[in-house]
Amino acid sequence: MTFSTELRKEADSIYNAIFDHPFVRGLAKGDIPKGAVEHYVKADFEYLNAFMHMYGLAISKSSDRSDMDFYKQQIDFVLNSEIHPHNNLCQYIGINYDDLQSYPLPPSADHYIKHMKHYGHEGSLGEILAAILPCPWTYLEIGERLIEEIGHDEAHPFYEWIAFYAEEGIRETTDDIRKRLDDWAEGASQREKEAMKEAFIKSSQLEWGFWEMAYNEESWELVPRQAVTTYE
Ligand SMILES: Cc1ncc(CN)c(N)n1
Repeated sequence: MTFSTELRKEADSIYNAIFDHPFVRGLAKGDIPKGAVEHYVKADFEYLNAFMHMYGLAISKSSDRSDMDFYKQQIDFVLNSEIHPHNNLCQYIGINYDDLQSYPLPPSADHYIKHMKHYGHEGSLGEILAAILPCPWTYLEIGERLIEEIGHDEAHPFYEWIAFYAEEGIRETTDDIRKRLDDWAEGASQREKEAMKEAFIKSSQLEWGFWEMAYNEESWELVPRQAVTTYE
């Protein structure tokens, strides 16, 4: 079994929790509270900026030009293509995409990007690959499942979003990052493999946390504690 297959198996319960998450189920049903969608787009715009920084950090740790070219192409993809699913969500809520940019990240999303950047600055290229892989992999699997569920129904309000992530290009990117991770793991020590596994599992969990953050419209505002029941 390849290292990435082993990691995916280990994270299976987290992936299943993502597929069952009410935001993801809402994408399938074509019905999500609009505030949650707005919250998602605001945070995801910033998340994808951080994700491009991760590719930049991967370039800084690469010595092979074809590797540098791969990460450069991924930046280009996020900049110029991954705006389409955001535009689909903006159409659904009737808000201009430009009005949802440059907002501070809510706590869970902030934690996710800082978790990735920790590996970006302190980790090896293998740890960077492990930390970024759940991003394309979870969305690919969501896309593939949802397109099966809704079929090629272009009238579905989230058809563009779903079709985008179910596309062959997303599988190619995921497989490419998996291959790079598997190659790296072959020469890695047990200790480094443990660090890669931790990076992957935590990123998978933080993917779930991102959906939860959006659905609950999580913010930094302090919520007063509920009155505590006292017993005599
Ligand atoms: C949080 C998150 N994770 C993954 C993806 C898919 N690139 C995304 N847009 N946002």
